[in-house]
Amino acid sequence: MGDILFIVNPIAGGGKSEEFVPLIKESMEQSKRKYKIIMTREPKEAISLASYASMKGYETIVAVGGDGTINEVASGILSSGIGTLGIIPGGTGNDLARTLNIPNDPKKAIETILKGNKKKIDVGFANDNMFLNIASIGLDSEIVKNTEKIKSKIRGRFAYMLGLFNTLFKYRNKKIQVQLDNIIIDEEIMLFAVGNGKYYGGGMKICPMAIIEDGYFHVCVVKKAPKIKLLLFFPLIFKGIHTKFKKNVDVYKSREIKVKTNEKTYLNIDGEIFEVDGEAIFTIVNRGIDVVCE
Ligand SMILES: Nc1ncnc2c1ncn2[C@@H]1O[C@H](COP(=O)(O)OP(=O)(O)OP(=O)(O)O)[C@@H](O)[C@H]1O
Repeated sequence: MGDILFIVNPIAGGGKSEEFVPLIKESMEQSKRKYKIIMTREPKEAISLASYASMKGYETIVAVGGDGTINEVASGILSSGIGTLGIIPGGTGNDLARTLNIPNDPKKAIETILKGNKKKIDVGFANDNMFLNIASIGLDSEIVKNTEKIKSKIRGRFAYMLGLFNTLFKYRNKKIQVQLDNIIIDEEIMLFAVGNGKYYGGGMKICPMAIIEDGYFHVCVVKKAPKIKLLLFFPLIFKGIHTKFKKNVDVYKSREIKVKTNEKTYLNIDGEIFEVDGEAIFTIVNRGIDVVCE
């Protein structure tokens, strides 16, 4: 059995991940497996740490954090081409772990790592940026972008509420042209989500039909609608039943996706915001990375 490296993001989940360190040490000492724990010191460091570790021969590299940390560790593993991704959910949202049924309880998540059952999952790319969970354009990415700005002035949950209502009030629908494998969409949209995983935003089941190893993106398009209707609609997304409202929501599956917009817009990739000027291209690598799962 190979060595395990735990990469801990001490700020993920508001410090939750760091609190798991004593438990990880205790469980690993009992297991007699060889391991090491490293804390990240800055954003993106997990990429180089994971890449170095996989070249050094660590069999499993565990992201202890949220979806951002998982994305970085997976990028590092993919850049060197060897190694298995492990996950101990320690972030705020933990949405990829939810899709993969990885236990939220850290003790159980460590047991899962030690059992070592592996599964290959798909890897998505949006304009060359890797993602394992969801990429999206529209209302949600603008909420994330605006909340980032607000968070620099106001702390806590109030910042998120302010970000949500402020954006919803100002938001203008986006005109986009989308080319899927066998259909073209030309539409004013509220939201366009490309799912490898099912959930984002801390449990919103935006792409309920997504299967993380099927080689397809599952797309959810929320079409232009009155804002009051969207507010009523919002709770349905947590259950994934918004897709039943065919008048407002369309779903598709596709291996490749090209999105054109007439204006500069934001792309949300596993919770991180990028600017898109004109075009976003989404491609998928079927079963491109090994992950330790239940
Ligand atoms: N030592 C560090 N100091 C500051 N930021 C860090 C550090 N290490 C990693 N980061 C950054 O922290 C960000 C947030 O991490 P992550 O997404 O894992 O947690 P989260 O936002 O609490 O969880 P989730 O995405 O599941 O809601 C990432 O963008 C990552 O680059």
